[in-house]
Amino acid sequence: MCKAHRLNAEEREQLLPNLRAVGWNEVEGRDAIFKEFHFKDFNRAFGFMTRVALQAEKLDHHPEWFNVYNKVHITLSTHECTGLSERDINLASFIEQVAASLS
Ligand SMILES: C[C@H](O)[C@H](O)[C@H]1CNC2=NC(N)=NC(=O)C2=N1
Repeated sequence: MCKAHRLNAEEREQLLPNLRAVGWNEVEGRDAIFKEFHFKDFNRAFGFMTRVALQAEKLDHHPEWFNVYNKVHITLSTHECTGLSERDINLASFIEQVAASLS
């Protein structure tokens, strides 16, 4: 299987501002991005997680996440390259679309 490529400085400058603008932040001390989502209730939060889970399985790229009631915390990083790759950017974009459709 093709190894994920860790984003270089130029790619980061190009790709990260769009995600920062919608609330994704770089994690301190680790090459990863993080965002906290809030929904109306648990039903919406879990519906969101279900849609993201199905896509994660399809992409074979999985989030690290935490849920309590209507909150979902998500960290994205690529284990294979110990840092951010295009796979994280793609999954974050998908996550944004799902969240937008549920709020
Ligand atoms: C064996 C399997 O393909 C790998 O473990 C996949 C699964 N999901 C993954 N998810 C994430 N976030 N990073 C990976 O490197 C990764 N690798």
